[in-house]
Amino acid sequence: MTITKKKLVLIGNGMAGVRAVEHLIKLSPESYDITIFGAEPHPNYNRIMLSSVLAGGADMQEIVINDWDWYKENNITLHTGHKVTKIDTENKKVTSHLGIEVDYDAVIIATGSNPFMLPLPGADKEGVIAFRDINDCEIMIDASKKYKKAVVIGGGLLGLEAARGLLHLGMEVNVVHIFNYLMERQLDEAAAKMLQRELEAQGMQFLLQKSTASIKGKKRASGLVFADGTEVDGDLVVMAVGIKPNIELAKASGIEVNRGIIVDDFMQTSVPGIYAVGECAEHRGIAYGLVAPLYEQGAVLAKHLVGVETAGYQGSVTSTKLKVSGVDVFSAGRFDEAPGTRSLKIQDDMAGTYKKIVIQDGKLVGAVLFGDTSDGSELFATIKSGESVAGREKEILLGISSDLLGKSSGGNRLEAMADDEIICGCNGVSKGTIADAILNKGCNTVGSIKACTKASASCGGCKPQVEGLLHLYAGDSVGEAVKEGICGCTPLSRDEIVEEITRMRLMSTKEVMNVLEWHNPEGCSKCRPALNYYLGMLYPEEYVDEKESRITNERFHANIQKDGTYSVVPRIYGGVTSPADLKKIAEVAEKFDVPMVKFTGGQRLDLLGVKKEDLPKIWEELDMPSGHAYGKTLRTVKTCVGSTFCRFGTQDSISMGIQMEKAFERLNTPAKVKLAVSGCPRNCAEATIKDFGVVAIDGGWELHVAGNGGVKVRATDLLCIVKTEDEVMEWSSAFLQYYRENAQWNERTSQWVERVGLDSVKKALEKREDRLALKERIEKTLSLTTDPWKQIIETDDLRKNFEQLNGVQPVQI
Ligand SMILES: Cc1cc2nc3c(=O)[nH]c(=O)nc-3n(C[C@H](O)[C@H](O)[C@H](O)COP(=O)(O)OP(=O)(O)OC[C@H]3O[C@@H](n4cnc5c(N)ncnc54)[C@H](O)[C@@H]3O)c2cc1C
Ligand SMILES: NC(=O)c1ccc[n+]([C@@H]2O[C@H](COP(=O)([O-])OP(=O)(O)OC[C@H]3O[C@@H](n4cnc5c(N)ncnc54)[C@H](O)[C@@H]3O)[C@@H](O)[C@H]2O)c1
Ligand code: SF4
Ligand code: FES
Repeated sequence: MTITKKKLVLIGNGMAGVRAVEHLIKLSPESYDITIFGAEPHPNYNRIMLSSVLAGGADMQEIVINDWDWYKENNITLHTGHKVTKIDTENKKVTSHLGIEVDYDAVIIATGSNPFMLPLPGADKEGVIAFRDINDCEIMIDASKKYKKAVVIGGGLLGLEAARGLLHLGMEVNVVHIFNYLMERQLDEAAAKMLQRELEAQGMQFLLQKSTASIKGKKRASGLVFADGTEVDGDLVVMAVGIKPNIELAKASGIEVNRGIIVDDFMQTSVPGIYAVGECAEHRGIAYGLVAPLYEQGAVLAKHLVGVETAGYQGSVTSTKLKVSGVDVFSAGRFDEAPGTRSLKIQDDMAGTYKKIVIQDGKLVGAVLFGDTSDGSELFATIKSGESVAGREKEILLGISSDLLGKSSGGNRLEAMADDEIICGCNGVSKGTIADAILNKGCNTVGSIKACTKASASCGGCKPQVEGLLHLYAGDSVGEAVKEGICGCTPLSRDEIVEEITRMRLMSTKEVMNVLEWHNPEGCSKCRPALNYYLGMLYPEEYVDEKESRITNERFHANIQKDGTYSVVPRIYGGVTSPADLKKIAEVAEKFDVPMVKFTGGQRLDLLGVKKEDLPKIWEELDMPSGHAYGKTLRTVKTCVGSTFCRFGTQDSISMGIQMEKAFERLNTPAKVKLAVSGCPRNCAEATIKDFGVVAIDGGWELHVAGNGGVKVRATDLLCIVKTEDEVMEWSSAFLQYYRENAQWNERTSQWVERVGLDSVKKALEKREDRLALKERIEKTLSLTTDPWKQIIETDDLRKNFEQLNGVQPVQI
């Protein structure tokens, strides 16, 4: 007898909802046919980590929690970019704004929150944004490239994390706060003042007790005007003044709402079969704005939906940690000194630390830490346990951290903890899961535990406890464990891996992972492409490139744009084109309705907004080589006009550049590589911010290396001066091959040279015989490359494969 599965619809592809679905699948994978609608165009990602993306601590790829494959593997129908506009509770159907209609037996509403936007005159101007999603993050990164001054309204957790990110992006940042001290919802005045001093030392500026009256500027914001008549300038205004639960859909569907969607202990709304979790839900009068309680809600809901007994959700005590590097701030529970409470504090202005605990009825009910937050998770656990601390208050104030790490003779709380107690609130990881990773899965570093369980992957607040568990279960082998591998799947470094691959002649990524005992047998998005690169670099002739181990753009041979379309950049050697090629590009753009044709910074033409299915046809009609604008390869060789036309030119920069581009095109490199050639020291091709820059001087060429014009601008170092074009080719070949053979995957030349030192690179290249040997190796590799577009068009199987790939949703972020 076939059992018909019930239909579950999740509205909101965010952290809380998907987490509930993850639990549900683990408990009973066969119970429901699941459909998920997400208004954002991305798979489920870690919103928390947007602060780290902005501050340069993570990239967009790293913040994906469940990639597209996860949905497929779990037979989940996913509609991204679809906002649900209606729940027909009578006929049990939901409808998206793009007209998709799905029947349901149960619905989970997990629509999160909307940022609160102050209704100020001028709030609709360009440059006024919130900080909530990937799009906001991208707007900030873009703005930082064009504008200098930013103003953040709101000195809470979000505002300060946004401000730190903007500082990192090189902007001047003023934080406007309405209260007389920062983070008043999490800190007392003493801790807040210490925090302010620390942030000021990092370059942040504060305008406290300021009420914004309007946003000035014409079309774009140019600053704020305050109620007291004063003003501040800023071309970017970020509002971070709190959030409001997103209840519109529930309200319009006749579900009972207050501030949030009202739910009972099983996350059930007022309408049978409809549940709510996450920031949109209001439980016992509270709508939470942090992940830990939302994950607890998700676990309860999953159990309830599959009929596993649960006591229901009882509400949560929350803790927060500001994610600003160089500043340690922690707050938990009721930190204010309300009537009936007593507080104990220690403040050390020399050391810059502050600790306060709040006691009520003999129990710890709140804590604030500044400067040293290593006791945070232990204090939080004590608050949550509700245990009596009578008589131990001073001990807790003074010396709790040694107990935490299991180093003292006193009682070890970690040891006593139950296996199902949560250690990492951000990711809902229990003590038992971490213990299992250490004892049974060979994890012996915090990094490998992070990769295996996700514990400590977000705010990092639980790291001391994870370390404590490592000490507890891994004992003596932890000393060894301090060394971090290339990713959490292995404790081995890049050099050790390359050495072992060579020594044992390992020939595939699978073999490397097996023989070198990867913790995670499938590898991860960091190690798989890295191994693929190292193997290709070591065995250019024998190794067959593993397409599936490549990053998405490289698999599609085109850059994926934010709306899911692609960009096509044909190669234009040295930036020199012809009327015939220009006509061809124009005709193709017209024929395929390409919405935008744009000059790139690398002197070529970019066809933007190309549909996936048109890619092979466009490549075919263009009949030009791929510009490799998408890969970890040689990108462009930018040239100036040079001696052919320019009256200052001392050498023919164009032909030198074309010669280099023709020599190195299609070269796989650890990270993207950009070259430039200028015809005289005026350096119009900006060669001194390139990975390899050539600048003509009287009677020769200066060769510059390791420049970068991206987020972290770095001027090149002078490698040497040579006389002839042949010498330019010899040195550039040797430098690029030496970089290929020695850098870590995804390490730009600028980072690599900073790490290993210019002198070591110069030394490796100083002998001609070594340079010629490197040149021979790079030429061998280059002789084996083919143009990927041509290869796909001309090989039926590849074209077919490619067309099948078209059905696969790529990771867009
Ligand atoms: C920059 C930043 C840093 C943060 N840092 C921390 C931190 O360090 N620690 C912490 O605990 N919390 C942090 N938070 C808060 C945390 O991210 C949120 O509490 C959490 O993401 C809420 O999860 P959720 O699933 O309820 O909502 P969301 O993650 O917002 O997901 C809701 C999703 O539903 C979609 N949606 C809405 N309406 C519809 C509709 N009608 N149809 C389809 N889809 C819809 C939305 O587009 C969204 O993608 C941070 C938040 C931000 C913005
Ligand atoms: N590290 C973390 O845990 C973290 C980081 C970022 C965001 N979050 C969460 O995201 C949500 C949003 O964060 P948030 O900081 O926007 O919310 P919040 O409510 O915690 O703080 C908003 C701050 O803005 C101030 N404010 C209000 N009106 C103002 C005005 N007109 N001018 C100047 N200041 C004003 C308030 O005094 C308050 O301190 C919260 O739920 C927060 O917990 C958490
Ligand atoms: S770098 Fe020198 S040669 Fe090249 S365009 Fe500028 S001025 Fe002319
Ligand atoms: S508690 Fe935030 S990462 Fe673990």
